[in-house]
Amino acid sequence: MAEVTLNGITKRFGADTALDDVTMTIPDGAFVVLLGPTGAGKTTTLRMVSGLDRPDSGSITIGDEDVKTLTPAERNVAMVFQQYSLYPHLTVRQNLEFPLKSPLLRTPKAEIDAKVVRVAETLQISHKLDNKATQLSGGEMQRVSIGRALVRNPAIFLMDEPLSSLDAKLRADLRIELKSIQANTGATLLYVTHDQIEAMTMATHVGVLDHGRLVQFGSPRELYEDPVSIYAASRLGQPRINILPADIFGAAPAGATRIGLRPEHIIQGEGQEARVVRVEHLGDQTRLHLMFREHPIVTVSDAHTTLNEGDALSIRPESAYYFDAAGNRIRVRTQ
Ligand SMILES: Nc1ncnc2c1ncn2[C@@H]1O[C@H](COP(=O)(O)OP(=O)(O)OP(=O)(O)O)[C@@H](O)[C@H]1O
Repeated sequence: MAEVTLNGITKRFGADTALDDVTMTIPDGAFVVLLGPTGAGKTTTLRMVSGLDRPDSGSITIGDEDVKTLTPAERNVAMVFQQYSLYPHLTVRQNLEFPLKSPLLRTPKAEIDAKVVRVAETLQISHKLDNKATQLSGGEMQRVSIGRALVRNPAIFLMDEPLSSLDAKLRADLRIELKSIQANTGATLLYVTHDQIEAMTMATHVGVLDHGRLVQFGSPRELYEDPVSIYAASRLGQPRINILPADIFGAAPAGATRIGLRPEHIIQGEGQEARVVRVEHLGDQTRLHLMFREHPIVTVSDAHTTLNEGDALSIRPESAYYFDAAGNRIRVRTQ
């Protein structure tokens, strides 16, 4: 495994700037998740590292080596895409063995067999090893695609929404597996997702992309607790952060136009009166949809709340964030 750096990477497609001067270090053994809405530049970033595409400017190093002139095969990266890519005429076993059978690697057969068995167990596909790839469900095919990356020992794994086509249970299982593979083997991963639970549970670092610019890079906790902007604050947190006029609860700091309140930053039973619009019972948590001075607010309450639609509820903010007109954070905190 290796440290990977992107230094001032810019990539344009015609008039579109897909990546705009992106500089990022992916430490050896890190699990870096890229977050951002569609079109933010996540996949383009992976393609730059893989060598499937070339930057217009900037450089990339993998393990201290500038990879500019290296082909994708020479970069020793393992890729998993959202869409599975298997050899349909081969069995699951043959698909998993394939990356290890390169004559260059000269991997002993016993080692190949052991790796295939281990990866098949991890991905819960041992019982399908002798099936043709065409006889698998979509979820099984995707697990084999992930397995084909895992049998290798690349400098970095590049994964583009690898779990998005799987059902919720398998997704949850594989989140844990991927995380433990990374933690136990020291694998380095660059991973694209729209799923903030994947980001929060697996990432050691999160990079937030906004129209091709890397606007924040840090641990999931830093991103959650210390966002640099409304945009960054909105990437993590369920329910989402509430964004309201800055002075809605009282005086706001100079320059602030909006206040940002995560659901847990709204203290209930004190302060000013809001109205309960909807009570959403989710089992372990109850979401309260409130109306406060004609602005909707979502917060959480304990699962057994007796509040009902139409009830009055006093609220006050605690530990709010303030943002300026451009959406950038103003560094003051409320009492
Ligand atoms: N081959 C291409 N030709 C033209 N434009 C492209 C190409 N690849 C990407 N783009 C553009 O570059 C920008 C970034 O695209 P990219 O696929 O990296 O976004 P993304 O964050 O991965 O989005 P998604 O979540 O939808 O996969 C978009 O505006 C996209 O239209």
